[in-house]
Amino acid sequence: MSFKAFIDRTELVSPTRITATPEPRLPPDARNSASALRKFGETIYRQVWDEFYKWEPGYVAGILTDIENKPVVRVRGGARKMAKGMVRRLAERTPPSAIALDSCSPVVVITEHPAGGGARTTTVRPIPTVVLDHPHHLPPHPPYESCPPTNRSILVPENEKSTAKFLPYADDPSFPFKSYLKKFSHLEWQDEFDPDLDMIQLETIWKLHVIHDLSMSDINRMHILKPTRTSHNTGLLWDCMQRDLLQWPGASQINVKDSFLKSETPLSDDLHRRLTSMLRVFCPSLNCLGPLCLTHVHPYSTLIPLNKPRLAGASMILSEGHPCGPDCFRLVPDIESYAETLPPSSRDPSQTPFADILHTILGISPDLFPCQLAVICFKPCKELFVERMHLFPDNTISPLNREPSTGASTDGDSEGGAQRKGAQHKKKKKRRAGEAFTSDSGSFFCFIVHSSRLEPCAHPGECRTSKCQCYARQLHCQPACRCGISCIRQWPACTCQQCDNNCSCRKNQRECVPGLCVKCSAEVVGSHQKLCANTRMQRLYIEPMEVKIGSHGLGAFATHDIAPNVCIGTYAGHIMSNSTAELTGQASLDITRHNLRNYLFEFVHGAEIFDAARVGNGTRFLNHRSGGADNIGAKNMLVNGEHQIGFFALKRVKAGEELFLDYGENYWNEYNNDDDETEGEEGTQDP
Ligand SMILES: C[S@@+](CC[C@H](N)C(=O)[O-])C[C@H]1O[C@@H](n2cnc3c(N)ncnc32)[C@H](O)[C@@H]1O
Repeated sequence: MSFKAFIDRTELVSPTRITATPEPRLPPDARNSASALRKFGETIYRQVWDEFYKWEPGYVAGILTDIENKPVVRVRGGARKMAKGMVRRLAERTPPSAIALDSCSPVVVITEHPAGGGARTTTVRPIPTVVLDHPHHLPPHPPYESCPPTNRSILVPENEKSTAKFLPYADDPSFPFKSYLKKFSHLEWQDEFDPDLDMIQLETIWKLHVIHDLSMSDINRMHILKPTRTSHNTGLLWDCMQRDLLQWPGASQINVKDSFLKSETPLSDDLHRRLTSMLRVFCPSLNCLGPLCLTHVHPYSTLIPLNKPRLAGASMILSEGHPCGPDCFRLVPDIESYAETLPPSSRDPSQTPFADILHTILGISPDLFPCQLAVICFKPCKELFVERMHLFPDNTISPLNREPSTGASTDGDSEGGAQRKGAQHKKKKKRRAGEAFTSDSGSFFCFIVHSSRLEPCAHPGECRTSKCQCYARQLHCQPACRCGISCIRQWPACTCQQCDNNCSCRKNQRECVPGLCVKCSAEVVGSHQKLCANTRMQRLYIEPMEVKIGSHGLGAFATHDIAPNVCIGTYAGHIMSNSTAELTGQASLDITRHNLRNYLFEFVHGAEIFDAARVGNGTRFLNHRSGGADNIGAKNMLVNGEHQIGFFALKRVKAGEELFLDYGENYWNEYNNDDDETEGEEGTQDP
């Protein structure tokens, strides 16, 4: 055992803190002038730069001296002699039949360094040679790709499409590396990357943002540093979050690694920007409640738009609905007299933080009902109603903006909205459960949709005009659309209590929608028995399966009986969309043709490819059989606004049976896999 085999860059060799130079002050008018702002940024950048390079040479010299004084392994003649002697002594104690100790005998030398310093001890142990009687009974393990498990697919960003990350099979001359590299325009290892520079820039950003109160967009406007964030997973802040930072004592604030790196925190008193920045972090798909998800495209949105009210206060009072409690605004007989009892100061945003919160919320969502506002603001709704009336007096609500009938919310979740829409429903042909506008669920064999992710719509007004992208594309609205689940374009919920093959959602290759499919309790969490069977994919459920040597290399085997039609899981891997798939998919084919193992799953012909070569779950081990010998089928399912490939049992599968999928003809033709698809005998091994 030898220590210090590598240099730990996080180790503090010289913890001396450099005394910081006095901080320059931001000139009062600098925020309004691009050149003044840039000049100030350059001053801070220069200051940080100088501080860093005052410290860095000493730090590096410290490491070099450390290496020189404490070499990793020093083999001296004396130690070698001692080791030989120990081997001899050990051999004397061991029966010669077990160990043939000649000059070729393998030994392991263990050097122990006591933690508190002091003399090292060296032990030499022989490695016994075991002779196997029947080596031909132990065939080599079939080749396989190491693969970190994932239950969610990872979207390969557009900007990665033409970048080769590394050279696969670099030590194998038979790999066509020239043709492989030609498929990329950029080689990642040729990028100049200086972690010191990132450190300096990060510290500069920290100072500009935290000490001088400049926003990230102000910092980016200077154009002197790398962009702080260009998408949810690109930019300097993201890059720095992905690695351990150098422990530079001059930048101790950065070492705290707090929310500064994790999100672009806007100024604390700017609630509107803070809400926007929070929204950016969370995924727009309701299927995905984790921050910074890797599956969905994050629109790197600008500020949340501010909206005009469409609903007069009088309409709110007249709208149908139950009072939210004894203090509800609906129960106040004379609202004007009540308003006079309230202190005027609570209306001034510069006086109270509460007024600021209320004004920001009403700016974004002006027609939110007072009863809903009460939940957010912890105030009685009648008080909030009065505040809203002051902010948007009825005579200022333009008739053009106004809702045609009684009050309605643009958010689609108010009681008023539900009532009005109910009236409009009558004029429309009533849709039955499961009756689709168009076949937006697509199908695995009919290539209808061209992207696995349907973007949620977000626009003022109802989803009845081409302003709504769902309307324009003749698709149903998704649970994540801003119109809410009572929108007319939402998928009509199923009416079954236990979803089987007759479930209208399942028939249309959709999973049930929590909150919409109420009869089957799609939203229920907890006890396994009660869970809706048509929500397995959104719950990231994977049927337990054993991966072991199968009919062709490794295969997946059932660990217990599986009933017909049961969903056994979802295909997960890297998703390469459109043009990304074209190039990266072609490059993946070079690897596939070389190792004869193809993990590409085409979602829509020529549009999207799932590649489980480097990340995936047990379903990547499903081997191919066709003509009725397959027991698993693939279906393109719409799962909370996202198309996913689900696997379902085609027949009863017994515990211990290998799971087989029919890959389809294209798989073998297109990828020109040399192996034929003749069904091998179970248990036989693919060469
Ligand atoms: C999705 S992977 C299946 C898992 C793979 N057996 C492994 O060891 O990782 C697909 C690859 O398995 C092999 N394979 C699967 N079914 C096969 C079949 N019926 N005939 C020949 N090879 C097959 C081929 O190498 C194919 O490219």
